[in-house]
Amino acid sequence: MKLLVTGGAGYIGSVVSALLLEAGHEVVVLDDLSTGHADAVPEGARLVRGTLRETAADVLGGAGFDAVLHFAAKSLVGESVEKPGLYWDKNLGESLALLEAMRVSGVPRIVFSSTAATYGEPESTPILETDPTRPTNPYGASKLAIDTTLAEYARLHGIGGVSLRYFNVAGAYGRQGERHAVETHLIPNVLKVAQGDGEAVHVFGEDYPTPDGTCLRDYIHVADLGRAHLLALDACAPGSHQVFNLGSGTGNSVREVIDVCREVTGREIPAVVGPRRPGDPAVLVASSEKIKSQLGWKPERDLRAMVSDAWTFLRSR
Ligand SMILES: NC(=O)c1ccc[n+]([C@@H]2O[C@H](COP(=O)([O-])OP(=O)(O)OC[C@H]3O[C@@H](n4cnc5c(N)ncnc54)[C@H](O)[C@@H]3O)[C@@H](O)[C@H]2O)c1
Ligand SMILES: O=c1ccn([C@@H]2O[C@H](COP(=O)(O)OP(=O)(O)O[C@H]3O[C@H](CO)[C@H](O)[C@H](O)[C@H]3O)[C@@H](O)[C@H]2O)c(=O)[nH]1
Repeated sequence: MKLLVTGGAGYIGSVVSALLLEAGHEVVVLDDLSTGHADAVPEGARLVRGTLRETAADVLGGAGFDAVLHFAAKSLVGESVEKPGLYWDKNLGESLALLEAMRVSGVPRIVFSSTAATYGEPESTPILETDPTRPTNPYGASKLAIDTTLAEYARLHGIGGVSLRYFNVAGAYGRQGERHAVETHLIPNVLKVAQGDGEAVHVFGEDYPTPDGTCLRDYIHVADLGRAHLLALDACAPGSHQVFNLGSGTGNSVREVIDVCREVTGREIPAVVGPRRPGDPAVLVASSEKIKSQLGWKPERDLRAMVSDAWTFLRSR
């Protein structure tokens, strides 16, 4: 297939681009390099630099694309609370420009990076796709609005859409890995301390109602997540919008993650406990039964593999 990958110079988009190329697809990356890196785009993919709003119509117009994989977004929860307008504009606004360009040029399918943040504080665990969606920040709200828009474009314009709701993505795949200038995610931050960048890991609260008092999250290896995109691409059906959670189905605490990082790196990794980070739910664990039963996906790599691959990637840089 001829595929457009928006955000393909970023962490997850670059991994998925590499997997798509390995599977024999033609890949064009559209990225404004606001948080991505030109050298993260895998060899064999063509990079077009620009925003979706300014560039998508030109890139898609008359070019015979079979599908779009849409990763481009702003995704810092804290920043979204400070600048909600920016998140509605860059996430919903730019996605609308992309969808309009798809409609006009007749691109029939889209796979979209949605998020666990669309659910907000869960009522029960593990989270099902049918559970209430009550996002607690503008990042999650803007992503949920894109899911809704995809359902409308499926119903009214026939574009087949799949929204994949990622939980906590981690690990690396070959030369593609996580290198955000502003890094909020736990595993890369712990590994930076292991590398000597920073004195200690900050544990955001240990008074949660969990076995060791720290938050439980559902970590998924970026390569397992990537494979799900190839299945989702095949599952896109004209006129339908489908939603699938993507997690490993198990919760690991912040303390457990730090312990695995210590084992993998062989470094001491000091940790200091501080206050809770506002807006963090105690437990976020996905039920991924729907994608397992309907698309035949299953995760193959555990937390240790995620940490080990992220560590190898960090040390290669
Ligand atoms: N990393 C996670 O744990 C996680 C969890 C849930 C959902 N997601 C979603 O997955 C997607 C990818 O996340 P990531 O961690 O790889 O982020 P990232 O910041 O590494 O990648 C995003 C890419 O999109 C580009 N971009 C942003 N806005 C753009 C625009 N308007 N036009 C063109 N390019 C633009 C950036 O330059 C960057 O290369 C995002 O949509 C994010 O919301 C990520
Ligand atoms: O330095 C750190 C960083 C994180 N944490 C803790 O580690 C856990 C994981 O935090 P991350 O920032 O790595 O991930 P989140 O669970 O906050 O965020 C993930 O889930 C969100 C949905 O709620 C979004 O989808 C987001 O993109 C995705 O990475 C949280 O309990 C957090 O409080 C720390 O203790 N110290």
